[in-house]
Amino acid sequence: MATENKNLSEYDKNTIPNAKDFRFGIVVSEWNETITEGLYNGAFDALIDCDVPQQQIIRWNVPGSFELIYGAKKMLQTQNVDAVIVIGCVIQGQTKHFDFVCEGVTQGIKDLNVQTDIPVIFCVLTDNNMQQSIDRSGGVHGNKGTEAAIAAIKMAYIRQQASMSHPFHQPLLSSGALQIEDKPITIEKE
Ligand SMILES: Nc1c(NC[C@H](O)[C@H](O)[C@H](O)CO)[nH]c(=O)[nH]c1=O
Ligand SMILES: CC(=O)[C@@H](O)COP(=O)(O)O
Repeated sequence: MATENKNLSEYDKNTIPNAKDFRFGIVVSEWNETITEGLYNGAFDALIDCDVPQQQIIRWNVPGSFELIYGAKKMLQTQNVDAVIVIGCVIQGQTKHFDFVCEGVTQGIKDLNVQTDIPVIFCVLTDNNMQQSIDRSGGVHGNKGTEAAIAAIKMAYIRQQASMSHPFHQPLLSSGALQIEDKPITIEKE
């Protein structure tokens, strides 16, 4: 399903886990700042709407999307967060640089998800032109920042539940001292 057939800002709060105790890091690229600020606002507003206290949202800025990798790595290494959202906007120029930046950021963020225990959510627009970016950062197609915030909450919840199911916690679970929410984890299919 292409974005044009789905509004990125739509979400059902009934399907979203309780996020009030989660802490989120958001790393924002300064390239195409008007777009990335729109994406950040979408993400921030969605987290607040899902009862995340403002003081549990940490924002860092980096120069460009390629620096999102290092920024996210240092964020999750040094800050007590349950998920990190990286926000960028890469727009095709006259050269192949677009391809290398997009591929580099994609692989770098993928590597962080594989190599670390903290989910890193990919909120990087890779567009052919500015209009496509405008349309996806609060325009006609909604806001990819909103989508990223909801993904961050869901992945933080999966991490929390998975860690509670770890054998380390079995004595607490069997004794009843630790409860795992019986709310099913819903994996939305496209
Ligand atoms: N052209 C875009 C860039 N380019 C800059 C790189 O991301 C990076 O900052 C530079 O190569 C130094 O390492 N970045 C974007 O986020 N968006 C672009 O459209
Ligand atoms: C994605 C980029 O780095 C690109 O926008 C830079 O523009 P150009 O390819 O014209 O140098």
